Amino acid sequence: MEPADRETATGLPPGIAAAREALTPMLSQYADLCAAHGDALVLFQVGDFYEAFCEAAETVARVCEVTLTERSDSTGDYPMAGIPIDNAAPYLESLLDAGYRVALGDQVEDAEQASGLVDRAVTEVITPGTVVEDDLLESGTTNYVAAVAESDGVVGLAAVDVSTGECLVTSGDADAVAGELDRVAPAELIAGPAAPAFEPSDAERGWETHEYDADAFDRRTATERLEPYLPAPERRFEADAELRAAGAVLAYAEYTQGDDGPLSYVTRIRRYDPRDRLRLDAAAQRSLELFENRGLGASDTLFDALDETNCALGRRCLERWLRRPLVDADAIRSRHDAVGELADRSLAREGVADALATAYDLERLVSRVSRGRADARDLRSLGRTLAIVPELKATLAGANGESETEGDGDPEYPRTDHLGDLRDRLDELTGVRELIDAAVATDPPQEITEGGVIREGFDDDLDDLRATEREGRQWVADLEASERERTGIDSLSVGHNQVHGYYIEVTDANADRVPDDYRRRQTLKNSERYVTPELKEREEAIVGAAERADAMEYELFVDVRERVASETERIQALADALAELDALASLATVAVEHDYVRPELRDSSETDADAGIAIEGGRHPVVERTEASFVPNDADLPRGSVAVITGPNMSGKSTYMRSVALAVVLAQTGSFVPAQAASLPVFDRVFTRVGASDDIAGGQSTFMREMSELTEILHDAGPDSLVLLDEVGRGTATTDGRAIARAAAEFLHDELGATALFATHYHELTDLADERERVFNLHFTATREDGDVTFLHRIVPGASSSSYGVEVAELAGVPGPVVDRARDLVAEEGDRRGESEPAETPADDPAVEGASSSGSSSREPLNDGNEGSTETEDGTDDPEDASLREFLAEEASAGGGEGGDHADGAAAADAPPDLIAELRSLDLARMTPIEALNALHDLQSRADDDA
Ligand SMILES: Nc1ncnc2c1ncn2[C@@H]1O[C@H](COP(=O)(O)OP(=O)(O)OP(=O)(O)O)[C@@H](O)[C@H]1O
Repeated sequence: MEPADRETATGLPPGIAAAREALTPMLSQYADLCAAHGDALVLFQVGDFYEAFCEAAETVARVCEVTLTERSDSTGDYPMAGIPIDNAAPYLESLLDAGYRVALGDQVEDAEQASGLVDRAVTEVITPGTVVEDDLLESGTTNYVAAVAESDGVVGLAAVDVSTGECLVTSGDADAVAGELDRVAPAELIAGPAAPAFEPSDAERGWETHEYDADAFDRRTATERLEPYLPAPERRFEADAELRAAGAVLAYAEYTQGDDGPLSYVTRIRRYDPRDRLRLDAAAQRSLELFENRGLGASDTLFDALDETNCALGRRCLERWLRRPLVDADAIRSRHDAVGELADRSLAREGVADALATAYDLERLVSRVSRGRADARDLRSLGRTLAIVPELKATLAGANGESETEGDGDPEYPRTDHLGDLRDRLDELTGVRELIDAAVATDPPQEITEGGVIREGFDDDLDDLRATEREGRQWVADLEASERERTGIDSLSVGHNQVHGYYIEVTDANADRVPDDYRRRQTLKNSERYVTPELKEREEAIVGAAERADAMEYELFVDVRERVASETERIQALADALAELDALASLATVAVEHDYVRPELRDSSETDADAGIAIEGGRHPVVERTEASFVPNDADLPRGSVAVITGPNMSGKSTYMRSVALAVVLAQTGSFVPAQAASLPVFDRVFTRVGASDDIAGGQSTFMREMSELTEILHDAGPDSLVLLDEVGRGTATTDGRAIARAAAEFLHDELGATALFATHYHELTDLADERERVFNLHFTATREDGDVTFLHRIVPGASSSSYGVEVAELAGVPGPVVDRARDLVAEEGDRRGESEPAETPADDPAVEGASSSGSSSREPLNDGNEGSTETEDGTDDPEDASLREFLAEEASAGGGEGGDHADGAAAADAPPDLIAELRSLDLARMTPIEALNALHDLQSRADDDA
């Protein structure tokens, strides 16, 4: 959108400003609302439409694709465009998408009752972060507006979801808050005067930022703003910056809800410390594909894999949990207990799922009730949701056939404290449910002003009025028969129309038989319409009763709504409990359906070598669902160890590393993990750095970005961190990249003591295992059968060959002379570096007995290869291992290390010098197999041509 466009469409349109003195009262009212909402495009209610005028109208017409018309009055002609109020959502969405904030200038008094100009006021400013309309919100998602403020060197962050009333407050240094912002992922950010600028920019991270009234961030103003929400606010926050951010975000939220005072449904202002949760910043969320899949076109994420929730409440809760996994071991175990119980009790799990599938979004409903926006259908939905609570409690207590009672009759279920507490928190809110049941009609209309919303029997006066109305209508219905009888006119009929009300119609042929008390009301072509004094009287009684009943219903409804609103906090607490139950049931369902195991949790206080990661048969929760034969792998990583992982492209390095990190994230979320067995420490942070080219899908493929992420890791990682480094240094020249990768690995090991997985194509890094106590090598390899290359996807101990690229090229069918020459070149390169030890070839890959392949029982840290035996010695009968052994043996005889006997060496030596020079210049470490293959193919064709 052009900035100029934004300026003329928001606030007071210039065309209106120019005519301001002469405007009619109505346009003058429009101008006032525009002037008071300088940052928004004002939509002005005129009857059934929201209208905009002049430049604002042009924008509305263009963005919403509606016709631009004109309003002409005695003061001039004004361009005008309108959208129907009944179906405003898609148009409002277009305006929001185009970057506008929209202020709704509604008629706030009944047009029929108004004497003169109808009063209008802005009842809501719709912004990306403060939308409350269901039509504009995705179901089951959170939608936050956040504010950041800085004070005394501390950055405060507050975020509120105006549709549910949830409010979060925290603080930290700029980096910590930037990380938190990534987790909160607000739709909109408002910044105070001293707020820090974040890198990367907010626009890149996907939210809109704008500066907001500096006064709202002032300490005193913020304190006053917060007082209705929580007593003594200045004592409730850890930092001044938190108070300022919280005050400002609520000021903004109130402003967008029509500036009508405190938002009574914001009852849960939760202060938290980022350190109380597993920290996952944007890079980690992205590369672990928790909520977004970076693969083009793919949509599978960890969240998708875990989401078996049955209602919007549970979905939001699961998302919150996954964005902020726990770090408290007892809290994590408690969730595992509950998931375990639900996983064991299939009847209870299914019962819970069935009941929750009928639950409405209680959080959004109650906030609408409390804002006075809920209609009768909303209250019915609320009532229906409350009705499932007794059923859920019974289900948890094992009522559907699984219940057994012990000696004194105490129910055996739930077995775990966690589910027991949850069941106790399921507040039946009987009073509210009975009130809604008794008061609100079963199938009410959407409008609440036109009757039909209050149930018969709820209010005697209303019932009397409705009875009067009914009797009157019945009398009219009977009138036709009685009048026919009285007059003897068989064709006499009784009817009703909007203009004349009830009438008796008699054809002209019978005009002479019309009784004296008939008064003529309307003459038609072949008939006359009459009324009688009694009919008139009855009509007035009917209309009067109906109008009074409608008005009374409205009043009764508003009163019921307010009574429900007075229980907002209890309903929100119930919503929380339902949400948690749904999220737990979802985790249990996934655990059962996908064969996850409960992880054993090691306390962070344990510092012995055992307190590391020990996973048996671990799988990647997303890849295993798409890969027909996923190969499980073990992971044994003592705390503070660095695993250097080598292997060809596409062999499974990234998938393996992510599986390990995802197991940690899942476990700390409260989920079981995809493995045969898992024992895990509690981490406080997970860092990831993936290779530059892997980030292209995210549009962030600069070496600079790679280095700044690495910087963050090397600054912040510690003994309780899990670090994933995938091909660090690949974004620059080989020598520099290799140096950076090695230095980073050394620093992680020596200085930081972090547990790290380090995938690399820089084979030299495997030497670190000789030099560092807690560095060890793992690798992936491939096998071939009848010339077909197969990646085993199985991790094995030791380092892989630096010549794997060439091996893969050979296995892929590149002709012998070229492959052998390439192998020579690699060996020469090794000579030059003085590193062409036999250990570099696959044949010398080490293994430790009972190595880390699936099903292994060994939990020893894996040694570096130099003193290890080969895989041929591991003594297993695993056929895959056997084929691996064959492959390795074959490679050994073909590639043989320094001075190896190359059958086709002569042919390669005969190659023209320019081809050799070109071959030499290939940067194998930075090439993909396809690139290598193409280059080799090219060289080969030219060699053939030369021959
Ligand atoms: N354990 C496994 N079982 C079955 N298939 C797997 C396994 N691990 C990975 N794969 C498959 O292999 C493909 C490549 O895996 P991955 O991206 O992890 O390889 P990589 O070694 O990291 O490759 P590169 O070095 O090119 O980044 C995956 O897309 C997946 O389909």
